Amino acid sequence: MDLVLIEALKVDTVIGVYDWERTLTQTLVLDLELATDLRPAAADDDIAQTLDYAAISERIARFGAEHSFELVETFAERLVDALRQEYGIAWIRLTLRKPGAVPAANAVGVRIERGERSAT
Ligand SMILES: Nc1nc2c(c(=O)[nH]1)N=C([C@H](O)[C@@H](O)CO)CN2
Repeated sequence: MDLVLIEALKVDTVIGVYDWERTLTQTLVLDLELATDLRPAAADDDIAQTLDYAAISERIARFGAEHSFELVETFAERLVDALRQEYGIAWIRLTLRKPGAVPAANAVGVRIERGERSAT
């Protein structure tokens, strides 16, 4: 299975369950693995035949600006839903970290995988 990678993408958003968190923007850090067949794009050297990691990174930044969830779970699930629908991605693994949320930890967060992994 081929993958397009986006690592340590910083996304600003309003997120959190506590009252003080509803009044400010925090930065989440995302790692994404996006399954796609890279061979057609490589054969034709054509960005239109692959997942454009720059365009997807911009879409994720817009998603963060447009939403204000309480839970990181909700952010992760809704984002992956949107990306799968808009880009027709068969399988995604998203790791989302919320640095600073637990001072004793480097980061806390969630990891989800959605869709079917192809054998190739
Ligand atoms: N499983 C989760 N636990 C917690 C979350 C969350 O989104 N998912 N959020 C919080 C608070 O918002 C915290 O991040 C503030 O520091 C607590 N636990």
